[in-house]
Amino acid sequence: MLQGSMHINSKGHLEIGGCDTVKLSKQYGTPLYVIDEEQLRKNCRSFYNSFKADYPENNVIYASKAFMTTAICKIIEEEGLGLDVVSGGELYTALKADFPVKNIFFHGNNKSAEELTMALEYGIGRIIVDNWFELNILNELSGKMKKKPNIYLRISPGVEAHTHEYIKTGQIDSKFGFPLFNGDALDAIKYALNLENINLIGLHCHIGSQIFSYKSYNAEIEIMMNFLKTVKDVTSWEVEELDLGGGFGIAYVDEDDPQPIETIAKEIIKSVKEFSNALNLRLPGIIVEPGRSIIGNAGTTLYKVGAIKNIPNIRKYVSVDGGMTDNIRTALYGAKYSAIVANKAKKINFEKVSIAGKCCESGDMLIWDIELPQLESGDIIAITCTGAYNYSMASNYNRITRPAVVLVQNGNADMIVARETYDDLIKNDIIPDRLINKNKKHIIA
Ligand SMILES: Cc1ncc(COP(=O)(O)O)c(C=O)c1O
Ligand SMILES: N[C@@H](CCCC[NH3+])C(=O)O
Repeated sequence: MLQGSMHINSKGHLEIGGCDTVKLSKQYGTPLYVIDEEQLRKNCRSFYNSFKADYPENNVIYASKAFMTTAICKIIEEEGLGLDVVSGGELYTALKADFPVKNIFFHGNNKSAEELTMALEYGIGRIIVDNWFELNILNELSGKMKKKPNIYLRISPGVEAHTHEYIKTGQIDSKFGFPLFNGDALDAIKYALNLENINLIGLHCHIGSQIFSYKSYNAEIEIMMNFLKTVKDVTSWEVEELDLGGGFGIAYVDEDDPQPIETIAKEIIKSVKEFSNALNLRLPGIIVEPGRSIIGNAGTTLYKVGAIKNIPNIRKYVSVDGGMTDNIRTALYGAKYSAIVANKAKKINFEKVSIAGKCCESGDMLIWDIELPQLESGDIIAITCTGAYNYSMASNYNRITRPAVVLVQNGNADMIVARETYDDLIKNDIIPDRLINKNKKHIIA
């Protein structure tokens, strides 16, 4: 499945952003994450324009957990999006990239006092308070630091969405947010409105990820808007901002058929307006937090084929030089991916193979059962749609180094993350003195 700026050049090689991926693999080595800048910016603009049309405030917040580096923060800023962070590390990355602090939203179900202090110190835009514990320590810390942060409360609305389906009440059993069903959410709002050192301006909810249809969002909106009515009746308080979270799905394989963001946005905006009118509520600013749908289809991973094992009538395993360390989604969620043989992008001779990783783990698979042109050792496989939750979920299992990341556009490639080295792997290791034999020579200097 060709994505974004991909095309097949006269050599029959896959090109992304005007760069020959076979050349990229030689220049930067494999595995290699390739980010198509044009596609990334296009995705940002689709969201920006879809939601900007109706509301003046900065309201599309990129969920940086999907993929974050300092260079990506720069692009997100240039495209006018805000940034959602969920840890001190993500916040630090944003700050190091000089991301406008007012457009940073801080999520997470167990933010530490240190992380909250950091958020207060830099005056970030919104803190999304997840639970009673956080509400109390944030109020206390804000008082001590003489700050008054703008906050949302995260509500657990009782809707869980899986791609195009949703289940009401399915997510009551969740570690995130104040539950609606038992009155906790309403109690938390009453309590927060009386706290001196915080400024409650909105509510947040998030119903899942890889959602294909606006219908799931409509279920979320219906519940939240009815809740806003109850809140207004009981407290007279009305939200200024309603954050509906992220979760917008993308097509990893041909069968995936998500609705375009323009359609989903139109429906979301329409639905919030209709409920506001019908329930006589102030129209809230709508915030969304897309992650996967901003970066997912802008990413491709290049791998080199090594060992090939054919088990006649059973399966042909084609092993590549990466695996679950750079893409854990197949092993973790049974995720499905498409692939193109970068150096034989035009060839036919298709056969069914399974793409395996190099970790010492049978579940270390990237793609089960895919038809690809006949593969030989040395071929370059491009797995598409790896921009989201690949690099950000990468690990050093088996002490495998994390790949480099290059950003491509108009025939240029810029490295935005260097490949890890073996020295990176041991840089935090410490051998206690008592284990060092001073008379023994080092094998590696
Ligand atoms: C609170 C919150 N916001 C936004 C996102 C981004 O989700 P996605 O990448 O599916 O758009 C997530 C992840 O599911 C999330 O937990
Ligand atoms: N990490 C998940 C999605 C979780 C999103 C964060 N709440 C994925 O790879 O699909």
